[in-house]
Amino acid sequence: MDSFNEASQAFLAWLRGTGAEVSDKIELKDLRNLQAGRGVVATQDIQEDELLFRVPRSALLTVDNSILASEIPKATFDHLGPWLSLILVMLYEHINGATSNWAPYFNILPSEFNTLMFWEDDELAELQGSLVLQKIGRASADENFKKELVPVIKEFAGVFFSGDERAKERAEEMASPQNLMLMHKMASLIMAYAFDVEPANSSKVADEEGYVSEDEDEALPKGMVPMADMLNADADRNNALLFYEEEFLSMKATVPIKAGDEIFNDYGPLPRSDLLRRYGYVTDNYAQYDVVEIPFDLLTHLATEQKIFAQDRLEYLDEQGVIDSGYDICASDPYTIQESVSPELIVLIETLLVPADEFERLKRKEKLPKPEKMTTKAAELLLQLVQARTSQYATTLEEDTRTDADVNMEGNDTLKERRFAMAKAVRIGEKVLLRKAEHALRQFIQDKSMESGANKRQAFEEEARPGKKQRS
Ligand SMILES: C[S@@+](CC[C@H](N)C(=O)[O-])C[C@H]1O[C@@H](n2cnc3c(N)ncnc32)[C@H](O)[C@@H]1O
Repeated sequence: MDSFNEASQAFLAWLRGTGAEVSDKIELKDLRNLQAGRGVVATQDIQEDELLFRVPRSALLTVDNSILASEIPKATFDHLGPWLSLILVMLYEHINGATSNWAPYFNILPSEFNTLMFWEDDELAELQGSLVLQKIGRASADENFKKELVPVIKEFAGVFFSGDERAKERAEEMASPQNLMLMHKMASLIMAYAFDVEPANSSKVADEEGYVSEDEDEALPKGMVPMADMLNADADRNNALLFYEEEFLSMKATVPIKAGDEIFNDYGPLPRSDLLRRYGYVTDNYAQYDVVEIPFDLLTHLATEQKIFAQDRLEYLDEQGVIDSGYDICASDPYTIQESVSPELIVLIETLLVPADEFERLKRKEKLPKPEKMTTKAAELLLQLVQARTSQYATTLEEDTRTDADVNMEGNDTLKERRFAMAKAVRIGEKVLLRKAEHALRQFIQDKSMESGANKRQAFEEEARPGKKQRS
């Protein structure tokens, strides 16, 4: 057995020792040949609702379960909030190494990541044009770690580096680039592996699919759930779901699963750009969730150029909740502008275009133009906006698709080649959406022009009909 599988077996033995139950119909499998790390695979047919494994709440790596929670005042954790608190706890457990209660679990968690936070500059350059680059936030995370986490570690140096006479110096060293990188790694683990853990006595009501509403979700504490986080995901191929019970968290099959099939969790309907940012991989199955954003700034830039920029109108739109930093264009099937283009973007464009007296009327009545009644003028401006957005990419769709863009999951490519290919897949996804919007808008403008031509002809023919007074 190689060390990878030895670590898997040691982890499973540790997991059972915590009181967890694991069905003998599943295995933790080495999927490195598919560039997917470990994954859970069915070894026998599994029925719908069957229990795959259950993990006692006491085995979760959470703030409350860590010894650190009894060593540091609760107010400190309250001040840090759930995200930074869990990073702190994970750092503490990581620093404790083999003596941590979760050591065999840490041994199977990755220490290298493919998420965008860890890409080299030349790899990130391949995503030029995609607004996902603005969401990585490495500098602000560094600041946050230095401002919030390092002072806590310094204050409780004796707890963090208990028994080490260099405790104080080691705490000082936590602001070093190497230790900030360790904090990024803990943060990345949380981003890609942690669950929002519903408390045992939760009064929150999950809907029939097990989801709680977004607001409630935000308030839930984050926790690492050993084994549940070994499930990979592939868009709508999910076939298992985690249930929050009083003593245990239980992973159950949501559909019958055949022997040999991989067991997938649901990471949500993420566009490939966000999947890459948070999880460091993409598959074609996520293409259906792709989005491309039109930045608000691009619209104001174009509006200024066309001399339709109007601060009072933007202020009114802001009051009405229409102003945002960007507006999404997504896929729809069959493709329609109404389904794919953010209605707020159409409202925004229409409001900038309406004549002054019409704007005053709308404002008086606290109304907005109706996005489903898009005018030709708005479609023309939207088309220009889509073209301007398309030109923000360094390459064209044709250039991107000319060469083989497939993300090779067979593992023959180097890491850099795979990252380049994944970036290309993201770019293509976004450009395809822009291209579809462009085609639909051109068609809309053409249809409208034919419609108005036909109307004019009809009016003329009616005028010319016998019995009607002839034009002189
Ligand atoms: C929650 S973990 C799943 C377990 C992980 N495979 C491991 O070995 O630790 C999420 C990570 O698994 C990988 N992953 C999940 N689904 C994948 C898929 N369909 N293809 C490739 N990698 C995947 C990504 O690296 C992702 O960040």
